[in-house]
Amino acid sequence: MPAIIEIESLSKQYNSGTTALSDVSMNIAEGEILALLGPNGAGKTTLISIICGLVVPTGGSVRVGGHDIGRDWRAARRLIGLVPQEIALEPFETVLNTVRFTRGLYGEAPDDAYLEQILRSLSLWDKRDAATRELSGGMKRRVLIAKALSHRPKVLFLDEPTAGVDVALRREMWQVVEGLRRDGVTIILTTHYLEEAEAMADRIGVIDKGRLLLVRPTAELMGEFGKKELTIELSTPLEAVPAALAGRGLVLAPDGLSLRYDYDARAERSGIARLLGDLAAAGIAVRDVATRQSSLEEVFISLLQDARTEDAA
Ligand SMILES: Nc1ncnc2c1ncn2[C@@H]1O[C@H](COP(=O)(O)OP(=O)(O)OP(=O)(O)O)[C@@H](O)[C@H]1O
Repeated sequence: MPAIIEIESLSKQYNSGTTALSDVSMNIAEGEILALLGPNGAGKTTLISIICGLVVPTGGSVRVGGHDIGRDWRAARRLIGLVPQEIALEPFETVLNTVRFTRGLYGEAPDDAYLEQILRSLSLWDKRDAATRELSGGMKRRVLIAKALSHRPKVLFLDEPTAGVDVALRREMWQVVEGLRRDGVTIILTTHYLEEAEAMADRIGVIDKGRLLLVRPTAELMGEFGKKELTIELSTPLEAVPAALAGRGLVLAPDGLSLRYDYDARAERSGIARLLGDLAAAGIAVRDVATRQSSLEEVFISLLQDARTEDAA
């Protein structure tokens, strides 16, 4: 797939002196869904804002569909739709008029057939004559998406599409994104949630303190960080891991009272049932078991450590 967005050595230092981005480079392929993951203040919104022409970079370049966002911003901007974090809608205007108005702002000729298609695909057609203030939070977010799609952009930016929404709405948003993917829209979304990035994205980019730590296919990244840890508490302490269980990757705690077993949470078979069976067969009594999955915090810490090690090398 050809790259629809090309980012080269992008930097941004705000007048306050804050370096929000430093030397970010990456390509985004047409039709791809990319999630930008990072803690508060990492630089995600700054990156999106630069690509959308809302913030001027202090260094580097961005091309959208081959158009430089500095020299040729009008052509670049036409290819982009942006769904902002904050919901800001004209409360007394109807859904259809709101979307019509946005299309007009882009200088596009009226095309109600296309707007009907968008509103239907976002399950908003039945609400087309409702004032936006009468809509639920989830519907309002979908109106923002309809507005962003009104001029047929090739690339859609979703800035924290599920910030502050409940679990049901979050899943609804995931389905909307899946529908847009089927229509071939390239999507770049920002999120704080590893789970959300995993559910929607083909690739995940991790940003921290303005630096792009990595961009990797989601399945690959989750395979590496989706590890789970099983702790098996024993009734009586062991001197060593029994020979019958050697080679299974079990680690005995220094006090001999628990065994740790790391496994891949995504694998079809975790091997836990067999392991517990083998422990019983070896005459080892188990008092309790507990599992935990690596959290986003740990993923970041481990990525940061890797990045620092590379810097030092
Ligand atoms: N207009 C601005 N002027 C000065 N500093 C800014 C401005 N906008 C953002 N920053 C700073 O730049 C850094 C990156 O902010 P940015 O909003 O891009 O992060 P983010 O990853 O989107 O964070 P969040 O997840 O909280 O939305 C932060 O330190 C922020 O305080």
